[in-house]
Amino acid sequence: MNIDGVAYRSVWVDQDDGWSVRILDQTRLPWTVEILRLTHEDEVAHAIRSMQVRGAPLIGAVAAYGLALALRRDASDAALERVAAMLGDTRPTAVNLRWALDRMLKALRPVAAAARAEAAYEAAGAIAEDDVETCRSIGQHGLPLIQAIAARKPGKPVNILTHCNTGWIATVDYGTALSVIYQAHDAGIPVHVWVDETRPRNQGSALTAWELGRHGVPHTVIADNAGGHLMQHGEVDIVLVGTDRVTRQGDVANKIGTYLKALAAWDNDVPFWVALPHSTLDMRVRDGLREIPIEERAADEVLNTTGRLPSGEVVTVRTAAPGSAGANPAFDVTPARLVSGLITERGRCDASEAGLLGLYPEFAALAAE
Ligand SMILES: CSC[C@@H](O)[C@@H](O)C(=O)COP(=O)(O)O
Repeated sequence: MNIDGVAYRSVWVDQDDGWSVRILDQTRLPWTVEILRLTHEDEVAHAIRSMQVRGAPLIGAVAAYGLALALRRDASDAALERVAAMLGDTRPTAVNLRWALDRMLKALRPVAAAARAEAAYEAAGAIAEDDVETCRSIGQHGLPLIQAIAARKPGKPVNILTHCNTGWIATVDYGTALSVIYQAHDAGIPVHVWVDETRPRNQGSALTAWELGRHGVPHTVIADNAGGHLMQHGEVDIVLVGTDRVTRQGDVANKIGTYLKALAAWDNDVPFWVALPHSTLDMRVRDGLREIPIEERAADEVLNTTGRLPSGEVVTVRTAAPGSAGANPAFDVTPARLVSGLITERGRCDASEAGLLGLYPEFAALAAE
């Protein structure tokens, strides 16, 4: 996607040296567009943990490149396994991280050490390309949902509520739920997006609002708690979110607060759709509530907030009462029964095992385990 007319992806190999890895530092957005150069797997691990890169598909692709960086220096079997395990431990909830590293291990274990680094860059590049094409297709398969709503209210914008950031910076390009919104906007459908602020880290107000603004998509930032009220008053036509892991029965893990939006949507008959690439499917687990590990992040993220002063200085300030403790579960699980449907690169389906197997029959054996 474009920043001020220049096409970017969220991760790429440096064209000058041909091996270091470039990312946009998302902790600096929306104030500064800063590109970081990563040269070591420890820098990649730090970038994922500190959320310089974030978003389920993107952390998988960046971790894959992290493995390639490590193998340039040591391509032994031991290094391959050790670095894959280290990168896999950086964040627990998004299954895309494990999916990407498993795919890398499968490709690289049979390769001789001398040829491994080159093969690793190729495999990481293939993961990145796969994500771009996948996310583009997700947008196409979601588009008819928006077209159908637009046809029912000619001349009026389709009001879409979204949570967290599911845009091109959360993937390698295009995004998941935002891919649908971009493609609807680009097709000339009038859309307006209610952007949940998404405390504690403000992925909505900082990242989604920035992306939508750069693309010219009309949007309004709202407090996380405003969604239910807007739905009660008919101001939301559809909720579109992404996900970090979908189980074989269609339960959806996503950014904390997603579940409350699904409950409000259910109570107000507002369709609640979830967009995901195949790399977000975890057909090995069924019950999302019991089986998906939920990341607990530092309490400081809740007790503090970060913003820019009129002077331009970006500062973090304490907003909670001095001395209070904080808790910061970073994701929640929305049960499949509250999900109207799933949008994937292969089409749309029910949030159920039958729905998923209809689109992904190759997982039938795995799902039967
Ligand atoms: C790419 S869309 C799905 C999710 O990755 C997104 O909604 C989300 O929850 C990201 O969480 P984050 O903690 O910012 O990495």
